[in-house]
Amino acid sequence: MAFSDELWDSAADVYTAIRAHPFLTGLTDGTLPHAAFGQFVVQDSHYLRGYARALAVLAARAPTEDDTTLFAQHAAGAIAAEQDMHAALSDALALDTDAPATPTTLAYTSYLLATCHGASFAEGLGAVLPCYWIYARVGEALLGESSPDPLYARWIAMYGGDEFQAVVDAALGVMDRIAVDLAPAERSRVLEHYRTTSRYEWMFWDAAWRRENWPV
Ligand SMILES: Cc1ncc(CO)c(N)n1
Ligand SMILES: Cc1ncsc1CCO
Repeated sequence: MAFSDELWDSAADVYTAIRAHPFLTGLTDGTLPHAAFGQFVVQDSHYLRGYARALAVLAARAPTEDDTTLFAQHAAGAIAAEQDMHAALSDALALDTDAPATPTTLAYTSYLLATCHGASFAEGLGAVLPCYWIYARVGEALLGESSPDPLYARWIAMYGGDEFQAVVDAALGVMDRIAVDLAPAERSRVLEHYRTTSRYEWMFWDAAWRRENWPV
């Protein structure tokens, strides 16, 4: 069994919870309030900037030239995704673009950056993988259902397409290649980071759904 299969299975319960979340069922049936989606878009701009930095750190720490190129390209891709999302959705949604990162966004990006800077390359990769992989799987699943709301259909198309699937496969390929050399203790830490950020993926949708804000 490839290590990536083990990773997927280790957080399959989290993925199931994500698919059942009212934010996602609301995207496909069109009942998600635009205010919740708008908050998600603003928070995702903050998120993608942090995520891009985390990928750039991984690029700097990567074991091979090809891996450095790959993660540097993905870092640039995350910035481009943030700008494309803004261009596609900002006119139609009254976005509060001055809103700061909420507690969940800050916690998730801080965790990614701390792990990519402070732990091993493999552990950092374990932490960033759910972002790629859960969005690709969610995008693929939602593409089949689409949405009666054209804004939501547009968002679904960004992540459900073959282009994003190829990006995800490239990152998983790096993980499977380096996993064969990992000692058991490091493998366990990779699995732990992967499960933690999978949980943050659920929390990220839930935070927009709850219209999370700083309590004081
Ligand atoms: C929170 C989050 N996770 C993953 C992705 C995929 O890029 C995203 N845009 N936002
Ligand atoms: C948007 C995004 N999410 C994970 S990687 C990436 C950039 C792909 O080029």
